[in-house]
Amino acid sequence: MTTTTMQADLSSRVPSILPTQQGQFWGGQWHARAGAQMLDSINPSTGEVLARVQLATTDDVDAAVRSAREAFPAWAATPPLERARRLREAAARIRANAADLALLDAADCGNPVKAMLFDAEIAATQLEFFAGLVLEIKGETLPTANGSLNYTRREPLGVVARIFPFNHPFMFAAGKIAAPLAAGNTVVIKPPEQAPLSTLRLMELLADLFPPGVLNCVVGARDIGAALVSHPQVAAVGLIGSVPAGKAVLHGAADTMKRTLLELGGKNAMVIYPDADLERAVDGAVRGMNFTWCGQSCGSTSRLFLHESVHDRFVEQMVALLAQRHRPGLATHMDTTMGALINRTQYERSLGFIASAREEGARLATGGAHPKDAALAKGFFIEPTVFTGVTPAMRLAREEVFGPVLSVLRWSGEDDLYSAVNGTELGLTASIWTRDLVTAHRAAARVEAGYVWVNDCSSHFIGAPFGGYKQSGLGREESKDELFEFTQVKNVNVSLQ
Ligand SMILES: NC(=O)C1=CN([C@@H]2O[C@H](COP(=O)(O)OP(=O)(O)OC[C@H]3O[C@@H](n4cnc5c(N)ncnc54)[C@H](O)[C@@H]3O)[C@@H](O)[C@H]2O)C=CC1
Ligand SMILES: O=Cc1ccc(S(=O)(=O)O)cc1
Repeated sequence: MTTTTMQADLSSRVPSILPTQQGQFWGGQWHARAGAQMLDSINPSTGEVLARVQLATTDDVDAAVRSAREAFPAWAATPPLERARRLREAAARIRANAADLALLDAADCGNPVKAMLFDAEIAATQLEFFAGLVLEIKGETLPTANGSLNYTRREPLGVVARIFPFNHPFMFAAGKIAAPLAAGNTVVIKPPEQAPLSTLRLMELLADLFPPGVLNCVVGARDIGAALVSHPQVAAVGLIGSVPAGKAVLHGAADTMKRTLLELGGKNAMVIYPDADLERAVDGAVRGMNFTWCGQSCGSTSRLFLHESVHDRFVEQMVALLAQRHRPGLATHMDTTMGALINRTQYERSLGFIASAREEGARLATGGAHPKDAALAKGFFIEPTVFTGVTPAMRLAREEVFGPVLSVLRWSGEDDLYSAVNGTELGLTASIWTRDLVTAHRAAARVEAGYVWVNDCSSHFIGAPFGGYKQSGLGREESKDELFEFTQVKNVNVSLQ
C-alpha cells in the first residue's frame, strides 16, 4: 500500500471508535446480560467481523417499553421549548462527532465514508427542524351553534417504536427520533440487525441528554421488531423497510389498533422526454440510481424510460459517465465513490437479478459482476450494472432489487409509457426530464408516486412530505406531517352558559 492510500483508508481508526457499551439501553442505563445471545456485525467491505453486540430478548423489549411508558407523562408535560432545546443539543453532539459516526457507519454498512458525512448532517438538520416545529403542535377554535368555546388540542400518543433498515443506519437512528420526541412521545428504537453499531454509539452520545426512559434502544432482528409492534403499551410504530415487513407491521399492529407510519420500497421510474437537456439528464440517471450506496435506497430511480429518439446516445453517454464516476472500493477509504452491498444475502440477491435479466433477454450494457480488484475479493461488491432492452414483464422491471442494477426501457408513446410506469404496486418516487413546462406538469400529475422530481432526482428537501403511493407506504415523513403522525387530536367543548 502506498503512503497516500494508507492515509486515505481510515480502517485502522475504526477499532478506536466502536461503541464501548454492551447490551440494551432503557431507563437511562445500559443493561447487559451475562450469557446473552450475540450478533456479529460484519464489515461488508471485507466480510470480517467488526464487532459483536448483545441481542435483546422479548423481556428486554418489555422492560424498554415499560420504562418508556413510565417516562411518558413527564416528557409529555415538559415545556415544548425545553424538549426542543434537548433536540438541538442532540444535533450539536452529532455534529461534533460526525466524522467518527460516518466512519463507523462506513465500516458497518458498507457505504462510503465521505458520503456518510452527509447522513450525520441530515440527521442533525432533522433534529433541528423538528425542534423548530414544537410550537406548531397546536389546535384550532371552532364556531358552535350555542356559542360554546370549542377547541382542539394535539396530544402525544405515548410510546413510539421506530424500526429502520441498514442503508442509512445513523441517519435513520438519529433523524427518526426527532418528530416523536418533539411531539412529547417517548421512543424505543430498533436498529437494523445488519448494522447496529452507529445506533449504539448514538445512545452513548445521548445517554444523559433525556430523562431516563425517554429514549431507549433494543438490538435485534425481525423477532424483536415484531415484539415491539405487538406490545400493548406501544402506541405507534414507524417502520422504514420492505413491503413484506410493512404488511407484517400492519397485521401485528391491528390487535392493539396502533398508529402506523410506513416508509417502504420503491421501483421508481425516471422518464426522459426527447426534449430533455441530455447532459443534465444523463448525470441525473447516474445520480438517481444512488450507485454510491449500491442502489440501496428506497428512492433509487431504477427503471429508466428513454424515449426512442435519444435512447442510444443516452445509454452511451451514461455508461461512459458511470465508468468515470463510480468504481467499487473499500467503504472506509476517503476516495471511494461506491461501496459494498450490506451482506452476502443482498449480494447474492442482486446477482440473482442479473442472472434472471440475462435469461429473460435483457442486454448487459455494463457491469454485472464482482470487480476484479484483489483488494475487494472478500467484500460484497458488484460493479455498477446497466441492462438495456428491459421490458415491463421482466422480473428486473417489476421487483425492487435494492442493489446496483439499473433497467433501461425504451418508450415512444405517452399512453404506453404511463401504463408501464404505473404498472407496479409500488409508487414512492419518480423523476421527469423535459424542457417543456406543460409536459412536465402533465407528467407529474400522471405518475402514481408520492415524491416527484422534475429535472432533478435523489434530493430530499426537509419540510417537503416524503412518502409513498400504493404499497410504498402509509403516511408522510421529513415534514410537519411526520410530526402530526405522532399526535392525536382531542376536541374540547366548554359551555359558556
Ligand atoms: N421508504 C423509505 O423511506 C425507505 C425504505 N427502505 C426499504 O427497506 C428495504 C431494505 O431493507 P431490508 O433490511 O431489506 O428491510 P426489512 O423490512 O427486512 O428490515 C427493515 C427493518 O425492519 C425490521 N423488520 C423486518 N421484519 C419485521 C417485522 N415483521 N416486524 C417488525 N420489524 C421488522 C428489520 O429488523 C429492520 O430493522 C427495501 O425494501 C427499501 O426499499 C429503505 C430505505 C428508505
Ligand atoms: O434526506 C433524507 C433521506 C435521504 C435518503 C433516503 S434513502 O436513500 O432514499 O433511503 C432517505 C431519506
